[in-house]
Amino acid sequence: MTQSTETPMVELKGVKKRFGDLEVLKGIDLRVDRGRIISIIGPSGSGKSTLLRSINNLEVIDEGSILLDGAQVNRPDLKGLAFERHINHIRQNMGMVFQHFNLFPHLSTLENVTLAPRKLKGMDAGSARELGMELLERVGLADKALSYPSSLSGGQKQRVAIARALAMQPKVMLFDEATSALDPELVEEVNRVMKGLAEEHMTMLIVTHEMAFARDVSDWAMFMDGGVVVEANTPDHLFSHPEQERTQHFLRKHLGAPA
Ligand SMILES: Nc1ncnc2c1ncn2[C@@H]1O[C@H](COP(=O)(O)OP(=O)(O)OP(=O)(O)O)[C@@H](O)[C@H]1O
Repeated sequence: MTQSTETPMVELKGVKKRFGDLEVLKGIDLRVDRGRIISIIGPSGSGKSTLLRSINNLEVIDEGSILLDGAQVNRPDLKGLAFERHINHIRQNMGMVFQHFNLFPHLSTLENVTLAPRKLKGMDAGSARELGMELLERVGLADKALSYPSSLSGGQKQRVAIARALAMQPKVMLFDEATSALDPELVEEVNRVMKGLAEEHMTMLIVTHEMAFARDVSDWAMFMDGGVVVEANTPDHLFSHPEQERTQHFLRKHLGAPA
């Protein structure tokens, strides 16, 4: 990918993370420019979720650095309240969508979406409602504003989760297997919302097992295995001409023979 000279939206340099004896990330370098969409693919256990969780500081890395729009995310120098404040600030700029939607069951759809802007940004009720309705409209669920999560399908819940993440007006969206827990017929409605964000040039990092979607939506695809980036290229190139045996094997298994 041609690199611009502007500050990358997300940048990782030599990121390492271990859990006990297991080194899960073995020195990851990654640069994501503003408005780019990166798909992260790879076998189970290769470290994809750990990578995304580290970017959002849900995991504390052991070595290296992570920058969001030029600001250091990992801050081992900060402790206690100063660290909490820093993390809150970082998380306001990064929306994360998980495999399991984690909506609050006792709040309506609209309240789920408006909770963070009200609590964390101190937005008044009227403005939060306006923003919430705009976002629910965007994910095609304005008519469900007053419904509770228990009455929604999995695909609808995930669309609410996306609206909720967007409510903080983040600079980056991180998707960790957002469609893996959904019945196949519900995947497309969530993919459509993600494609809509891509068209609006939202910067996105997408961990997915859906190769066709990755090929379709992303500017750049990286194949991880064993805690390292084995290959990274444009999806057209990576999916059609994988050069590494490990990538080829994985893609053969998931896509059939390379195109
Ligand atoms: N909190 C944790 N404590 C201990 N080990 C962990 C923890 N989180 C992840 N791991 C281990 O780290 C490795 C990488 O896990 P990770 O979830 O990042 O992989 P993944 O590529 O996202 O896999 P999948 O596609 O199955 O979600 C796995 O061996 C996993 O068991």
